[in-house]
Amino acid sequence: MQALAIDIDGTLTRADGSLDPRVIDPLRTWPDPVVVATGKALPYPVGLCEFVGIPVRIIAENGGAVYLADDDLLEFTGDRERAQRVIKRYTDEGHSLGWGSVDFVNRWRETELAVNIDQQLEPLEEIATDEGMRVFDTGYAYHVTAPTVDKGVGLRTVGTRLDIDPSSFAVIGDSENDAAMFDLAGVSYAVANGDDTAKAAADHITEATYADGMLEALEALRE
Ligand SMILES: O=C(O)COP(=O)(O)O
Ligand SMILES: [Mg+2]
Repeated sequence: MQALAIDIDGTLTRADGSLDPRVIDPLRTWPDPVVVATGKALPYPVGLCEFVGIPVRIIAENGGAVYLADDDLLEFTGDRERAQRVIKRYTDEGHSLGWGSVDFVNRWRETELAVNIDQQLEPLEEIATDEGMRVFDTGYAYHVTAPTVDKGVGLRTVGTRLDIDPSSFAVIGDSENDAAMFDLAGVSYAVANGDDTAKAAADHITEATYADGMLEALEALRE
């Protein structure tokens, strides 16, 4: 079998965003390294790995943060200042990040910023482009991210440190922020609930959605 790089939201979860407990044992028993690759801020996937009971191997913030606990690697890239400039212009125009007064989505973010998908995307994209940044729509948030950063860049960093070529990874995900990993992977699966970009970039599209799709992909990888 192969090393895994696996997305969280939309892939390890149910449709309501909660973790599907059926993914826990398969991740714990997977015989090759498992890397959790997410747009979320670093503390979330660290907690996930610890509570699931797998080694803490993480690509977070869409590749802006890479953390391999056993290999003493914690690396940040991206451009937080430029992301902040985008958000300041966006809020100066009267828009909001959309997380309310306590913003735990961005509180521990080091390299980018995320806006609630219930906020206006078009003005955010216009400002981001003008500032030389890009916006990932993950279906869960709009991420203002440096164009030099994506989960594929993160996978290269992880692969170098673990001495596993990215083309030796199997990758499973659901959204446009996973496509750069799909392009590098040996084999890639978009779950059936995935967006058009993910489905176009993936080698395979599962029949099942969300965690059922992830479990289906793992079954196919075991064959
Ligand atoms: O945080 C998000 O917006 C999505 O996170 P994901 O990359 O784990 O799907
Ligand atoms: Mg996702």
